[in-house]
Amino acid sequence: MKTFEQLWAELSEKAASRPAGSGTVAQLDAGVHAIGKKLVEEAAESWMAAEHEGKEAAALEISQLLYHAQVLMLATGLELDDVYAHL
Ligand SMILES: N=c1c2ncn([C@@H]3O[C@H](COP(=O)(O)OP(=O)(O)OP(=O)(O)O)[C@@H](O)[C@H]3O)c2ncn1[C@@H]1O[C@H](COP(=O)(O)O)[C@@H](O)[C@H]1O
Repeated sequence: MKTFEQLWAELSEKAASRPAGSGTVAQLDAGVHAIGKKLVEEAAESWMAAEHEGKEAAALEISQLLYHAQVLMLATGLELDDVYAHL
């Protein structure tokens, strides 16, 4: 288990060091358009899981939504505080 901030630290480090086999690095190389499509896909899956599949499935899909939101932030050059400033 990890928090949003712990995942951010992990993904930021991966984006900087670019280890072989990292799905995050592959996503970043695919670019903002591909990452955006994945984010929308995970949003739809979160909605469907919440409406039809129950809490456990919804939690899984929402975790993937948060992951892809962080990848989009990295691809855009945003920091956590840039987003937190709007909360
Ligand atoms: N939390 C996640 C995470 N959530 C979702 N995903 C990715 O999002 C995909 C969502 O899968 P779907 O269920 O939509 O299945 P899918 O459409 O068949 O997936 P793809 O074919 O598109 O990969 C997963 O296959 C992962 O590629 C994640 N990938 C990585 N992490 C964490 O990110 C960290 C860094 O990961 P790496 O960069 O891969 O080392 C690790 O701590 C991981 O646990």
